[in-house]
Amino acid sequence: MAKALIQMALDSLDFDQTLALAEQVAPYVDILEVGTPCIKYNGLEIVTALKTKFPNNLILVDLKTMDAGEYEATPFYEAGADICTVLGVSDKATMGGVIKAANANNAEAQIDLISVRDKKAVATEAAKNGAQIIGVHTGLDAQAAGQTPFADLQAIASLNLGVRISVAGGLNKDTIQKTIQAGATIVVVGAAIYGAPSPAESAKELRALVDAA
Ligand SMILES: O=C([C@H](O)CO)[C@H](O)[C@H](O)COP(=O)(O)O
Repeated sequence: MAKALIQMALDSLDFDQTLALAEQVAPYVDILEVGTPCIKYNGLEIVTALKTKFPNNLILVDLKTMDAGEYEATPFYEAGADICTVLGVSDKATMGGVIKAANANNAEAQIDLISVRDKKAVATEAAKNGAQIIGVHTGLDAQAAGQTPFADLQAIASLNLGVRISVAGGLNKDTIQKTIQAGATIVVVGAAIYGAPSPAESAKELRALVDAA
């Protein structure tokens, strides 16, 4: 089985701080995620900057697209995004548009199941329509209300859809291995790295845990 990938969520609004944090963690993570607040604040320029400075990392742009999928995602793929996200609550045509844009740029589309009611149905349909990654995601607001992504992960993993499963939602050193063992092939970490006294040390520790899982 291929090793799981680690994705670091860069959720700062500040352009320079985002690049500085990426510099610290890039050696230990596979994917650098431009988080939704960050991409809304900084736009295409930060994608270009990250792609140029970190050619050995994949770049995920967490667009959380809700409409005009192909139109919205295309410039981000053209700027160097390897993966863009589109909301699973969006229209089938919107998800299809992002998948089309991904394929046109030799890249990938991730369907984010945040706030989707029937997660199994949406994930099944998305995989059938060519999405490469399904994102099981407990957002920051839902985390604050005490929710976790683990039950949803179990439900999606049980479908054996043959696509990669990304999991986000407050993962840390105590939960990352069990997340992989439950079926995640991409583990997303934000606060547990950027909120640590040393983000580089935290990322290094998580890398070791993921490699040993
Ligand atoms: O995607 C995220 C959130 O919805 C804000 O856009 C976070 O980046 C994601 O949840 C990972 O961060 P942590 O939950 O802090 O690990």
